[in-house]
Formats: sequence, structure tokens, C-alpha cells
Amino acid sequence: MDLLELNKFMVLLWKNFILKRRQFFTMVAEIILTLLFAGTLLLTRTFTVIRKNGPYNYSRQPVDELPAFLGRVPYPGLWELAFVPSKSVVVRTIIEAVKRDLHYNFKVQGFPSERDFEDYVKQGNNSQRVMVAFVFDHEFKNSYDPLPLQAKYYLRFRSVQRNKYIDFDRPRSWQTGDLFPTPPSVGPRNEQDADGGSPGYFSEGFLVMQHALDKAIMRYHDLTAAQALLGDVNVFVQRFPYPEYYHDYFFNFLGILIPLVILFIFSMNHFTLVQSLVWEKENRLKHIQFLSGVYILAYWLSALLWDFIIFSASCCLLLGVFKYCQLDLFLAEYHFLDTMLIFMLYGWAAIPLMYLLSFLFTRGTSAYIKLVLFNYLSGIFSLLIDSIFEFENSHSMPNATRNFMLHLLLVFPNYNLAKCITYYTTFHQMKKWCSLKQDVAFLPCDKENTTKSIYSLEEKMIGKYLVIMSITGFTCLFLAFFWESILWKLRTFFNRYAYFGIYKTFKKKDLSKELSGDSEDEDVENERKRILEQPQVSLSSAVLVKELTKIYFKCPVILAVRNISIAIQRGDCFGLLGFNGAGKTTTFQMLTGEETATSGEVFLDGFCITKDLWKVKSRIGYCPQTDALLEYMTGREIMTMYARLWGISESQIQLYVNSWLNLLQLEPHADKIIRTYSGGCKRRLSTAIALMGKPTVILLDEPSTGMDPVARRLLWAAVTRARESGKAIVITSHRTEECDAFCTRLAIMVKGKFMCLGSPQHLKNKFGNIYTLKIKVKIDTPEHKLEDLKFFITTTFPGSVLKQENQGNLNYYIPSKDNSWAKVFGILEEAKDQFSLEDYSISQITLEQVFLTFANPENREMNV
Ligand SMILES: Nc1ncnc2c1ncn2[C@@H]1O[C@H](COP(=O)(O)OP(=O)(O)OP(=O)(O)O)[C@@H](O)[C@H]1O
Repeated sequence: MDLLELNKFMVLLWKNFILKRRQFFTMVAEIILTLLFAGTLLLTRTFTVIRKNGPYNYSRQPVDELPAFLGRVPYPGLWELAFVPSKSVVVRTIIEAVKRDLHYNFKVQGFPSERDFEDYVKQGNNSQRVMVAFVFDHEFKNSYDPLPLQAKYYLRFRSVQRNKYIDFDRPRSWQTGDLFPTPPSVGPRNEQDADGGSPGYFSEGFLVMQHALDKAIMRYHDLTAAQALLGDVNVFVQRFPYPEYYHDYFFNFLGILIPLVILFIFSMNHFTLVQSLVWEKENRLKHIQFLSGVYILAYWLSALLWDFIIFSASCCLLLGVFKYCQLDLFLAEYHFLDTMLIFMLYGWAAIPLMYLLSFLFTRGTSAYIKLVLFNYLSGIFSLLIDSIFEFENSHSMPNATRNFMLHLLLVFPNYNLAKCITYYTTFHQMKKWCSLKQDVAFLPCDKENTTKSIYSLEEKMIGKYLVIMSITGFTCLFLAFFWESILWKLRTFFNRYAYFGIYKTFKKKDLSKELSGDSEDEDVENERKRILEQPQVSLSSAVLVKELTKIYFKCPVILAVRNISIAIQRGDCFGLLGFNGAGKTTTFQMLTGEETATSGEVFLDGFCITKDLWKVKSRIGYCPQTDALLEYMTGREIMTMYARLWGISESQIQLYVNSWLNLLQLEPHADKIIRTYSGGCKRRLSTAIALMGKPTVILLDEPSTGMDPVARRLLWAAVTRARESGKAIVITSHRTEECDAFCTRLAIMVKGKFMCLGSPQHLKNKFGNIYTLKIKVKIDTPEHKLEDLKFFITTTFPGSVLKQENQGNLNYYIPSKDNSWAKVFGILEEAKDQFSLEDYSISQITLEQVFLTFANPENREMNV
């Protein structure tokens, strides 16, 4: 970036600063909304208490008592004890002994293999009534084979929990993952339940069945020894007592609340940045800035730096809230730096992603609404999907699908941020507990875990997510630059080769007729030939348009500009006249590179627009049809900004801006906010912006719309001054008298085509071979006399046309051929008394009347 580019970069930053400062109420609303979101954290902090819990002492639980739910009889029939393999007599005997020992009328049922047992429980509701299946992992060759001393067995229980404390069904598993939650709980799990509570190893009868089976196996091997050992013994289980501890319930919400609040707070920031980007695009402000010499890099980098500054302010606000909520976890010691790193990398990823998404929108409000939804939904749904995947039962999903979806979520910076916050919180919580209670069994407090770096790339650490956010930032920024620079070329390619190619194939011979339209005017044809036949250098024009065509491939197809060719020299003021929808604005848009041409070429100062777009752009001053003004700046500020972008030296700027303000008499309004300007003032300012700087070509699209006569005079004075300084001016206007007075050449455009071309006088001479005759008869003239007068005019001046008749006023077009002024005057002077004429006048046709003849082809035929 050279010094001039750096200067432009600083100007754009200054622009952003001014706009933000001026939109004070929007800024206050943003802060309030940010605080409202943060308020959920503050409220949760206020209403969640830090409670002293414990100490806990638990009572003994007898292991040989049957679970309570056995009181309910499964329909139909009895509770069942199943065993595998059924062919083993020993196993059957042992299970029968279990039944006797439990003093409960179980139906004992054997199955040849575990597979058979599974088939059985899958049928109907059979799984409901099987209390437990004892599966012996031993190969019995014969029915009477003994059980070896060392035997392995499994207990198989139904996955649906049955004890009375649970009122919902666990879908598939015993959720053993829940036993060691992240972050680990400070107190004991299910602190009120002496039997350990859910998932219910005790209350489901697991220990009872295991104990009964063990006793039966012992008795089978040595009855006497077993009797002696177990005779007077009762076995109990008892939970370890737990000391008094403090539970901060705020931490219960940490895992989900903090990521969500952060996400919502930062989303506010993204919405405003996207809205202002799309708004600049929608109102052509971005285009005008590019025309004033701003390059893509400076534009996007200045936006990035500014948005980062604003983002950092949101981060500081958030850290303030953390401090208030005593979330030392994020702030204590060097944790502050860790937290800032996470936030900054999030900003680095999320802001360029918003830039990239902004290309999808053309309207600021729709961008705002859709991105609000995208941000919130992507954040909430990615967290939701992730929590479902963390749940054990999601293992039923094929691994490849699961991994693919988890990798897909990494695209969203919101998801990465949430994961970082969750793991960061968990890691520091765990470290804290481990440093306090080395002996807590459920914490993985081994050295390997506690000395690990949080930035590690391993699972459940944040390294991976930080790396991904860094890559996302670079990628999105690169894609935004790339898209901005390639978009025009892509559109040109599609317009010229793809759509137009297909269109040509369909239209075949009709196409040239469609593009050339009616037979072409001689001057228009000569200009085309001159441009096509002469070498480009010898034309030495500031603007050279060669057979330019624009077709909008919509339904139906619109031929907006058809095959126009024109060469405009420096010092020329070329007027483009045409009715609404004639194609004037589209022509301007193609000249400025805002629209791509379907065919044909545009050269500015010898540079071809399709090859040197940016060189062409930096030579244009453009005043679009609708004002493209940064409405929260003052007139002086915006002019100073554009003067700086045009590279006017800093020492000259004040003088330079004042001279333009003076020229268009904008001084009284110079320090007012543009938003408060009248329509005419805005138009004057837009024109001044187009005229200032160092463009070679100035394009003014209906600049005098809404201006009063004084302002119009000022405008034309400024335009004439610019023209005399050697700039080429192209102007569209509906005011033909102005074009007549100020334009050196004119073209009248009808349905995308030039219908005539030449100096105003040439056009009047060519198309004005008629006079306008205005007659006023006396008020008391009888009706039949008026009719006689009409008959007299028609017969005396063959070919005359009555254009208007109103209360004794008659307007005629009469052919000038064979009718000299003297002749017409002579005839009317003689007829004055005969037809009671009060007054009459005869004049040459005006440019407006020439223009109007193109609205009505009949008149034109009469002229030509
Ligand atoms: N983006 C677009 N998509 C489709 N058609 C368009 C688009 N822009 C312009 N047109 C069509 O192209 C034709 C020329 O429009 P253009 O705006 O260039 O006319 P104009 O001469 O500037 O009219 P006005 O004097 O009202 O400004 C019109 O038929 C218009 O409907």
C-alpha cells in the first residue's frame, strides 16, 4: 500500500468514525440491547444463590432386598429370570437356587444362546417381564458339564429404567456418561439419595441379582463352606459420607448460558456492520467511493479495522459484566488474556464471514433480518446438535455421518466460540477442584490432565477451535476480496457469452432486426461508421462507445440499450435525451462499470472497461439519478472526504472544498447534516461531488431534477466551467431548453436506440422544417366563423396539422416548405379582419417539439 492508498484507508476509517458518532441513538440502542442480553447473565447471577450444603451421611442399603417395582406385575404373566445356555443343567440348577434365595415367584426360562434370548426379548413386550438374564460365558460341551471355579457371567437388564424414582424412559442406555459430567459437580451426585439415585444400579436390582447369583455359585461349589460363610451375614452398601461444601448455582447455567449470551451480544455487533455494508451498496455509495479512486483492498481493510474496533468495545463491555458476576474464571490472573484471545479470534472469523454473506444481499433491511436469523439459528442449532451428539444414544448414528456433521458445525464461528467457552470453563473448573481436593474420585486429576495446556489440539481442549477460527477469518477475507474483484468479470462472462449466446441461438436472424430497430438516422449511421472504420487513436475521444448493447435477461427479456455508438471529445457536453425507460440510466451504468454490457465496448481515455475496469472507474465523476450521499455527514465533511480520496493535497483541501461550496451556493448548508437537506440541496451536493476531483469524464444523470431556477443556473455554470476545463460531460435531462442552451451535441434515445444525433441547431434544422402557428380569435366570434378559419388554414397551407384547440386558441404545425415567413404573415394579415383574429404568431419549432415528435412517429414523418 503506497502513501496515497494509506491516506485513502485513513479517510475511510474517518468516514466510519463520523457515521458511527452521528448515529448516536442507534449506538445507544445497540449498547442498551447488548446490556439487555448481558442482563440475563446479571439476573441469573443475582437470583442464583451460593448455598452451603451438607454434610451428608448416608444410611445402609441391604443388598438382598428385592427392588420395589417387583410389586407391579408385568402384564401378562410373571416376572422372569432368564439364563443362557439352557442346555447346561448346572446353570439351570444355580438359577433355580437364585429364585429360591430371593423368595419370589419368578418364572425361570433358559435360552440356548444369547442370540436366542435377544430374539425373545425383541418379540412383543417380552423385554418388559424379564427381570434379568444371567449369561454364562463358558462353553458347556455336555448338559452335565460342571461350572469351572473361575466362571465369567454377564447380567443383562432392560435399558428402560423401572424403579419408582424415575418417571421417564431412558431411550436406549443407562447413560453412564452422566456419572461424570462436565464440568464436574462440586458436591456428591444425587446428594439426597442414600441408594445413589439415578441411573439406579441399586434401585434397579442390579446388586441384588449379582449378590444372589454369587451366593448360588458359592453354594454350588462348596455348600458347607458357603453356609458357614453366609449363614449369619447380611450384606449392605453404603455411600461415602460427604463433607460440607458451598454450591454456587450460577455455575449450573455456565455451560449453555454464557456461550448463548456471548453469541447474542456479538450478534448485535455483526448485524449493524452488515447492514451498513449492504446499505452502502444499495445506495450506490460503495460504487461512488470506488469511482473516486478507492480500491477494494483499502475499502475492505478499513471496514475490517473499524468493525474490529467496535467489536473490541463489545468485548470490553462483556468483560465488565463478567467482572460484576465474579466470573474470575475468565478474568483472574492471565485468564483475562486467554479470554481476550478467544474473543478476538472469534471476531476475526465472524466479521469476514459477515462480509462474505453481505454479497448475497442487495437490500440493507433484508440483510439485517436474514442475518439475524442466520446468526441466532446457527448459534442455537449448532449448540443443540452438538449436545445431542454428546449424548450417548446418538451413537446409533453412523460414525461417518456424525463426524461429517460435527466437522460441518466448525464452519460457524458461533459454534467454535461456544465450544471454546465451554471447554475453557470446564478445564479451569476441573483444575480448580483438583488443586483443592486431590482425592475426589470422579475427577480425572492425574498429572497428565492437570498439567495439560488449554491450547492443546486434543479433544475437549480449545486449540482446535482457535485454529479453525483463524483459518475461517483468512479464508472469508480472501473470498470477499476475490469475489469483489472477480464478480464483475463473472457477470461480464455470463452476460456476453452464456446468456447472450443462448439468446442469439434462439433469435437467429431476428436479433439484428431487434437491435437495429427501425431504419437508422443518417447522422447516427455516420457516427457508427466513423467509429468502426477509423482507428481508435485518431478518434482521440474521452469517451468512446462502440455498438453498446444491454439486454436484461429477465422474463420477459428487456432490450434496454440497443447498439449505440458515440465518440465524445474532451470539452464536449453531450446531452442524452429520452423518455422514461429509454435506456439513459442503463447507458450510464455501463459507462461507470456498475452494469456489464451484453455486447459492445466502452473506452474511457483509451482504456477499455472490460480490461481496465479500475483505471476506467478512477477517471469518472458520477452523479446518479438518486442521490448517493452519506446522510449522517455534513456537506463540508463529505466534500472533504471525496477531495481527499481524489488526492487533493491537505494544504489545499479547505480552499478547494470552499470553492465548490461557493460555486453551488451550498455554504449556508455546509455544516448541516445532509439528512436535513432539501431535495434540491442534495442534488446540488451530488453534482458538486461528481464535478470535483480529477475525473476526465463526468456523467450527470438528471442533475437538475428538483432544483429551483436559481440552482439550475448555478448547476449549468458549474457544468460549463468543468467543460471548459477540458472535461467531457455527458448529461441526461428532461429539460430540453437547458440542453439546447448548454450541450454541444445531443442524441435522442427511444427504446434503447439513438434516433438522432447532432448539435441542437442541427437537430432543429433537420427536424424543424415546420413552423408553429398560434392563432387567437376574438371571444364573440361565432362558431361557423371558427370553422371557416380552420378550413381556410387547411386549404391555404396544405399539410398543416391542428395540434391543439382551446377556447378560441388554435395551435398549428405548418410545413415550412413553400411557405416563407413573409408569405405566412401576409396571408394572415389579410385574413385578420375576415376571421376576427385577435392575435397570431409564427415561430420556429423548439428542441422540445423535436423531442416530442419522437413520441409520435406521425409528426416525425411529417417533418422529415
Ligand atoms: N435492473 C434492471 N432489471 C431489469 N430491467 C431493467 C433494469 N434496469 C432498467 N431496466 C429496464 O431497462 C429499460 C431502460 O431503463 P433505464 O432506467 O435505463 O431508463 P431511463 O432512460 O434512465 O429512464 P428514466 O428517464 O425514467 O430514468 C427500462 O425498460 C427498464 O425497465
